[in-house]
Parts: sequence; C-alpha cells; structure tokens
Amino acid sequence: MSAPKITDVVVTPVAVLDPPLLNASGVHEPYQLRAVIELRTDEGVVGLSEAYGDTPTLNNLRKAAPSLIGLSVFDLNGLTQRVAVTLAGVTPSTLTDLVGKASLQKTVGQAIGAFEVACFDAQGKATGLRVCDLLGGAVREEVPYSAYLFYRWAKHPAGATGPDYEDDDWGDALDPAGIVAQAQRMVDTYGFASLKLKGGVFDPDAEADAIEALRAAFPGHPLRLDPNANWSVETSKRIAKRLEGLLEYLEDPTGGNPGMGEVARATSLPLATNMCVTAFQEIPEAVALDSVRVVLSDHHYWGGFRASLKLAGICETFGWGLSMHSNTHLGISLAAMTHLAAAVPNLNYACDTHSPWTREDVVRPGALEWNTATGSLLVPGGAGLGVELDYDALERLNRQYEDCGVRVRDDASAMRLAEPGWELRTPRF
Ligand SMILES: O=C([O-])C(=O)C[C@H](O)[C@@H](O)C(=O)[O-]
Ligand SMILES: [Mg+2]
Repeated sequence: MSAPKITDVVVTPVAVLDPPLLNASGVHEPYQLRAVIELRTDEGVVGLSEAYGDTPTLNNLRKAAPSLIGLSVFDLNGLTQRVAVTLAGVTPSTLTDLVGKASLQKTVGQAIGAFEVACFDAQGKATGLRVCDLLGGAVREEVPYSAYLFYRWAKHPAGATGPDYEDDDWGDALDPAGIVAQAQRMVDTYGFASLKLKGGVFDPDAEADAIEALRAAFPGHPLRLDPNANWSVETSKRIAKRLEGLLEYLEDPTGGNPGMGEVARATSLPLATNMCVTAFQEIPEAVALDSVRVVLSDHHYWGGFRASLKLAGICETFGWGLSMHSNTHLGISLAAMTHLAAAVPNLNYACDTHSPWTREDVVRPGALEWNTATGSLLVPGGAGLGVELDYDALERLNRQYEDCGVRVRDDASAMRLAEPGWELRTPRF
C-alpha cells in the first residue's frame, strides 16, 4: 500500500454570498469566509479540506503548513504534534462567540482538524476507501439533517452589500408566520424532520410563540430552539417551563456551565450546547454541574475526526446525547460532516447544516445528494470525502474574497448598519 507524503499545502480563502440571517450577535454579513485546503503529495493524490476563512485562522493555517512537508498522510499523531508545536504560542481566536470562548486548545484544534480532514481525504484517495470506512465503517448510509430556521431580513442593510451582490428569494421572516413559511419551504425542498429555530434575537416570549406556531403547523416534527446564551438564568427558566413538552432540546439558553446547570435543574427539557462544552477541558465542569444533556460536536474546532470520535466516546460514557453543530460551510465540509456522522453510532440527533442558505460552492455538483423524503444526505460514494474541487469556482470565489473586503466575521457591525445604536449585550433578555 502506498503512503503518500505531503509535498505542498495550499490554503485558498474564498468568500461566498450569505443572506442577512439574524442571531444573538447581530446579523450575517453579505459574505461568509471559508478556506479551502489542498494537501498535495508525492504520489499525485490531493487531500481536500475546508476551514474558517477569517484572518486569524488563515494565519494559523499558513504558519503550521510548512511543518507538514514530508509527513505521511497516515501519520496523524505526527500531524497533531507538529501543528501543536508550531502554534504553541499563538493568540487564541474564535470565529464567533456563538461557538463559545476562544482557547488555545480550540485554536490549535481548528488547525489540526483542518489538516487532518485533508489527510483522511488523501488516505481515502490512496486506498480507494471512503472516509467513513477509514473512521470505523458507516453505521448509516444516509445522515439526517435538521432545518436551520433563522429570523431574517429580505435584504442586507444599505451599505453592507459588496460587488455583484444579489439578494436571495427567501424574503423576510420576522414573526411566527414567517418562520412557519420558511420551515415549510425547507421541509418541502429537503424533507427535514427536525426543525431548529435560531433564537436570541427577539423577545423570548415572541420566540416561544414561534415554537408554538411550528408545533401547530408541524405536529410530528422534533423542534429545537437556540438563543445562543442570550437569556438570563431567570428568563431561561421561565421560557423553558413554557416550552416543556414542545422541544427535543433547548440549546444554550444561557451562558456558562453554572447557569446552564441552574436552568437544567429547573426544567425537564434536555439542554444542549455548542457554547459551554466546546473543548475537552470544559467537560469536567459540565459533568460536575450536570449542565447539559446533549453536546453538538463540530470537527472544525474540536480538533478533527479523531477528536470527534473521542468526544463521542465521552458522551456515551456520561449518557449525553450527541448532535452536530454547523457554521456557514461549503460542500467539502458538508461531505466531511456527513462521513463523520455516518461513522458515529451514538450520533442520535439530526445534524445542523447551513446548506440551504448557501448559494455558491467550490465542489463539482453531483456528489452530494439529498434524500428529500427524509432530509438526509446520502454518504458520498467516491474515495476519500467523495467530492471534487471545481477549480474555476475556487478561482472565482477567491477573487470574490479579494474584492469583498470582509476579513473577519463581524455580525455586530453589520447590525449597526441597520440600527446605529445597537450594542452587543450578553444576555440581552
Ligand atoms: O448553533 C449555533 O450556535 C450556531 O450555529 C452558531 C452560528 O454561528 C449561527 O448562529 C449563525 O450562523 O449565525
Ligand atoms: Mg447553537
């Protein structure tokens, strides 16, 4: 069997159109940034991966990249060690506070994960195996995803849009009727079962009204609400009481394990998180305070596939459910999330994905196929991740990155274009 060695690492930032989705931190800007990683090898095999495209992440990826030259794509312990050594002194950074606090472990984990996924893709291409087979074998050939519902505007605020920006055709969704209509379109298009509403935007009772409207319109669909820690403990307790029996889980109503623990003791609703358990060192406190019942994993910051499998084992140990978190992403990450979810037996909730909001991609069409009866993505069949890079699209979206001027995600400044006095307050309600 061949063991390709890394000869070159190419990191290409891209910007993709993104609609004005509202959240606790403000509103999405017209462009979201991603980085496409190509690991080139001495055997011609190229491993692909996708990471955040903000400047701190790009700097870290580019700083760590030279340390990988000469490494076998199978030497994942070597990869972990080289990246950890190279990035030992970097300033911790995070894409957004909506995925929890920045820490060195997460910052280094982001780079390890980004390169590790590309190594797995290269391993698959070298052996003819799919990534899910390299991760222990697929326990499912279709991965269920949830509809990711957002309050949103029809258009970005004046002053936000960049060159060639064209609004999408979803219109606004600012009340229960708008959210139900958005959910209907997602269910009709993809067949999603679970429906997740991104909250933390409006008065919590108005968001609970939207959940009740979703329950009435979709009696058999599991529902989730995620205020991204924008509620106080008292508000969380009150709204959790109101929503008991209506949600499969309540995600990050309030911030931090102590507050989440207090809310957990006051409600029968399972609490889920991608904010207070986002790295291994946060787990002991969550266990001690019994603050969460479900963890949303994310290979992008937990440190890659192998770290995600380790997290799955820890969730199993403590009887925690496992779900999957998403930030705006493209087809390489969707393939990576799907292979991982296919290989984790206890991933027992439908995964989040921003896919329905993404209108541009760097992968060739065809490899990522939805079962629109069940809202599931078929595990790609080709070797490795099973997706191919469209180099014309990569070049165009890289040019868009160069032209658009966005370099870090800043939902709060985008919000201030519409509401000049708007301040980030956590919690707001
Ligand atoms: O589940 C979550 O907390 C997220 O998906 C965080 C994201 O950043 C989301 O809020 C977004 O895209 O605005
Ligand atoms: Mg969340």
